[in-house]
Amino acid sequence: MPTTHFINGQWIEGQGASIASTDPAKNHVFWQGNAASAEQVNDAVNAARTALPAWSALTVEARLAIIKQYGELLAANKPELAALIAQETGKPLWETATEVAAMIGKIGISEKAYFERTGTVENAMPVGKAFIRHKPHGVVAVFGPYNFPGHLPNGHIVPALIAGNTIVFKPSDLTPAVAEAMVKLWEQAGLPKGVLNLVQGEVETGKALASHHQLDGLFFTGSSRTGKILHEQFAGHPGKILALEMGGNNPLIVTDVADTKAAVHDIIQSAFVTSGQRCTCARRLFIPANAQGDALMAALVDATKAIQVGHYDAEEQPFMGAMVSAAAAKGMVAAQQELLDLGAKALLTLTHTDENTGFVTPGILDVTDIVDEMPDEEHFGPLLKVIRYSDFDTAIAQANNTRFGLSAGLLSDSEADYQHFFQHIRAGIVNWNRPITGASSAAPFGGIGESGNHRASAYYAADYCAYPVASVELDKVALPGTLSPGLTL
Ligand SMILES: NC(=O)c1ccc[n+]([C@@H]2O[C@H](COP(=O)([O-])OP(=O)(O)OC[C@H]3O[C@@H](n4cnc5c(N)ncnc54)[C@H](O)[C@@H]3O)[C@@H](O)[C@H]2O)c1
Ligand SMILES: O=CCC[C@H](NC(=O)CCC(=O)O)C(=O)O
Repeated sequence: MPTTHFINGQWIEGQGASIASTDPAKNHVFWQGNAASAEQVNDAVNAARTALPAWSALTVEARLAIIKQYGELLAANKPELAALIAQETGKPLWETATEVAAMIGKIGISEKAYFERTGTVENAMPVGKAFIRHKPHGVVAVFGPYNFPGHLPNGHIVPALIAGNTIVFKPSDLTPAVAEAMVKLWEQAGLPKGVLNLVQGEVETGKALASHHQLDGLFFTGSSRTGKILHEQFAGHPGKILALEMGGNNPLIVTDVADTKAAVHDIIQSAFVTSGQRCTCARRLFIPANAQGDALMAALVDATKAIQVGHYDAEEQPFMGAMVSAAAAKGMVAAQQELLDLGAKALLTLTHTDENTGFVTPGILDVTDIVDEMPDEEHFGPLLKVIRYSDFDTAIAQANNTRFGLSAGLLSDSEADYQHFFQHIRAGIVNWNRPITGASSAAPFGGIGESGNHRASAYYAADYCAYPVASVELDKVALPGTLSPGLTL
């Protein structure tokens, strides 16, 4: 039986249900194992607890030495890791190479963020000195999604380790092989036993970990549905830190643009990159109901029809690979049908081209007539909903008519339009004349509403990985110059 869990520095077999990973482009199982049982999850949390005092007592420089070694190993193994991410997610190799590059880049960025946001500050006082220092929370769980199985968990793990926390990592059950490869690199980098533990499995494993009473925190990237369950589970535990990065129903508004081709580029890059499986992808596109809007729509449909969809390892690389699974592709077809039944008009039909794989072609629906009845759901795939509008403020109001608030964008040659948009739009990422995907790790990353809980990740992940301690200090006990009234000593 394969040893797929890493607990207290040992690779061990799972004692739970059998699990597998399927290549969604080639439809074959290439990784198998058994889920971690609740008892094994408990062992992983205990291992992280035991490892905590020594790991957190190291100097940050000593922790960084190991973390940088992991960065070196990522760089040395970049082609292999990019190939594995492609095989497990269906994403083309050109894209998975950028994912590994982002993982490497995360280390320097997290180091800078640690010192800048959670470093030590010293201030002179009339008596003694005042200090602001930071301490790690303790044992934290990291939950990852499938769409960036390396980069997004890495974005919690790296800053959490720099700050001195120990970790139990539960990856998406759709991407166990990438998680295993990542943890093997951490092991090779010399991370002490118990500092990073890996438990694989489906929802039952996730539940056993999230409900473990010995956790000091949980850093989650995934769907809003799961994030809400975790939020309810953490209710009544104010001392535990919960960072939630969730989905979006992201709007992109176009006003007046001269360069139609550039606008089409930014729309496609926003809506269809990663086969629409990015939390920041544009889901709703607002286009003026005028002749310029008609021309833009025609160009968009033509360019979308021409998007190359293909195998992740094809010599001539496609723009879109397969979706993560045949089930995810079927889900997109069902979501499209639901909208068509409500009265949406298909401008380009999303098609599941092979029911045994995750391959779909991108789709565009005109939902102008059903804009008020549309479900406020994140359709996590390459399906763009277009709303034709006649008034900018109405478009902004409709764009804000969502329970989410992750990313939003404006394509417009008018700076005044952008200032108005920025003032009124509600989202954690607001872009102008740039795609709304491709957020920088050097900036805070997170959303409002049901997209997150105001604990932005990326550059601000440092903030949720450590708590501040305020101290006033004097090196000897000494009487103050003036005693409080009524005191005689
Ligand atoms: N905001 C962001 O930074 C961001 C980034 C990437 C993906 N996402 C979102 O993630 C979603 C896609 O990823 P996904 O489908 O893997 O998410 P998901 O919510 O299905 O799974 C995320 C993790 O939670 C675990 N899990 C699921 N149910 C659980 C439960 N009841 N208790 C405990 N753990 C549980 C899963 O096994 C997995 O490890 C999309 O909604 C996307 O928008 C958000
Ligand atoms: O799918 C969700 C992530 C999308 C991605 N965002 C980031 O990579 C944020 C930066 C970071 O976490 O370092 C995107 O915007 O494309």
